[in-house]
This record gives sequence, C-alpha cells and structure tokens, in this order.
Amino acid sequence: MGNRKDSVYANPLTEVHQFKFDDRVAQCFPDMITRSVPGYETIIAMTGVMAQRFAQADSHIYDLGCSLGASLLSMRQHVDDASIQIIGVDNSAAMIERCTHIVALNNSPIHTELRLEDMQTTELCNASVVVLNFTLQFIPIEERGPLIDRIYAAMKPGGILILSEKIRFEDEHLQQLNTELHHEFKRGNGYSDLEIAQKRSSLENYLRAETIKSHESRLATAGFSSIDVWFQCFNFASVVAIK
Ligand SMILES: Nc1ncnc2c1ncn2[C@@H]1O[C@H](C[S@+](CC[C@H]([NH3+])C(=O)[O-])CC(=O)[O-])[C@@H](O)[C@H]1O
Ligand SMILES: O=C(O)C(=O)Cc1ccccc1
Repeated sequence: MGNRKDSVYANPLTEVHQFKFDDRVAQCFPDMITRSVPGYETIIAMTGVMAQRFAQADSHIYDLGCSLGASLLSMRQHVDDASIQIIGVDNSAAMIERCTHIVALNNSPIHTELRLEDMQTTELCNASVVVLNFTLQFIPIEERGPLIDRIYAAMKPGGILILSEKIRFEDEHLQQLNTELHHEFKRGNGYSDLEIAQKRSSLENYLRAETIKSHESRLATAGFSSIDVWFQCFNFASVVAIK
C-alpha cells in the first residue's frame, strides 16, 4: 500500500515519457518523495502544527493534491475538534484508491472525505486551512492565478494557505548551484545518475517551477494580507499566506 522502494527510473529507458501519477508511482510514492524532496518530512510535520493553530470550529481543511494523504494525516493528528472536516482531493485514481485504505487504517474522530477530482474544479467553501504541498507546480502557469483566486474566495478571514513548491532562481548561478545541490541530495539518498537524469527529463515541461517572487506576487494579487517563506532548502520552499 505505497511502501515499496522507488525504482521507476532505475533501468535505462529507450524513451522517457512524461511523468505520470499512476499505479507504479503510487506504490512507491512515500519512498520517492522523501528521497527526492529535501525537507519533505519537516514540511509535512509542520503542516500539522500550523493546521492546529489555524483550524476554526465548523470549518473545512483542504489538502489539494493529497497523494497518499501525508499532509492530511499530519493535520488529523493535530486537530481534535470534531466539528472540523478534512477534505483530500487528487485527480489520480491510483493515489486516491491507496489513500482511502491508508486513511481507513488511521483512527480519528475527524471526518475525512477523499475526492477523486481535479483541484481546479472541486467545490471549495468555508475553508480555514488550505494545503497545496507540491501540487501547484503541476498546473499550467496561466491557470495558477485563477486557482489561487478561487481558493482565496473559499477561505474564511484568518484562514491560512500553505503552499510548498519546487522553486527556480532568477540568478543563473543560484539556479545551477541549487539544481546541483538537489542532485547531490538525491545521490546521497541512493539514486543513480541514470535515475536522476531520466526522472529529470520526465518532469520537463510538466513540473514548471517558478521563483518565490512570482508565488508571493500571485498570493498578494489574490488578496492575502500576510505572506511569508517559512521554510526553504535548496530549490524547495514553503510559503504561508494568511487571509
Ligand atoms: N489538477 C490536479 N488536481 C488534483 N490533483 C492533482 C492535479 N495535478 C496533480 N495532482 C496530484 O498532485 C499530487 C502531487 S504530489 C503531492 C504530495 C502530497 N501533497 C504530499 O505532501 O505528500 C507531489 C510530487 O509528486 O512532487 C499527485 O498525487 C497528483 O496526482
Ligand atoms: O524528484 C524530483 O526531482 C523532484 O523534483 C520532486 C518530485 C518528487 C516526486 C514526484 C515528482 C517530483
């Protein structure tokens, strides 16, 4: 149920297809993401800590692009008011199927709903916490503004948006340095040069990273009043935005 070692790009491929959140990826997803994203465990754990502080009675908590539910489970551990509902959304059937089993094994008084839906069209309302952990990066850039605007409109005053992303740097030296440091991190976690290169080419034109400045300016345009980068490690960062 999502506990295999990631070997998706371990063997040479004659053609590297665009990355897909299919069954093969879902099976090894926790291993893949922890070995690929520096700071992932910290971001997941602190998502729970922040949700505890910002979750309001009788409101909704959304985990958009929930994959196997790491963020929503972290929030479920920290929130204890049964009037709060958690909603996880993902458009990968393989992810939602596995996530459903994982959530069922995790006892909690907090009502949790999982939706196999696109986060761009799923119904959003009455939200005190919205989490976009490494998901906005897969949405076409021109569609990101309208989605953030829709999230803002669905949020209660005092609510928080947690946005974690792979980022890029305007300065080409920093872009090169952080890309190399990220690859060193992956190598240190047991990925071969072949795995790193094939995964990189599968993500090209799919995972479109933006600068922290672009993210901040989109959040400000949507209307968020307080915006802060609370975590960064190399080319991965997490931002909070409060309505
Ligand atoms: N339009 C979309 N609508 C809904 N889901 C989508 C869409 N596009 C992509 N996804 C989903 O977003 C998830 C991104 S992974 C999130 C990790 C998780 N947040 C975690 O913290 O463990 C991050 C990564 O793999 O880098 C996948 O499950 C996709 O199916
Ligand atoms: O693996 C990478 O290089 C990444 O940028 C992060 C990632 C992690 C899991 C799925 C897709 C991208």
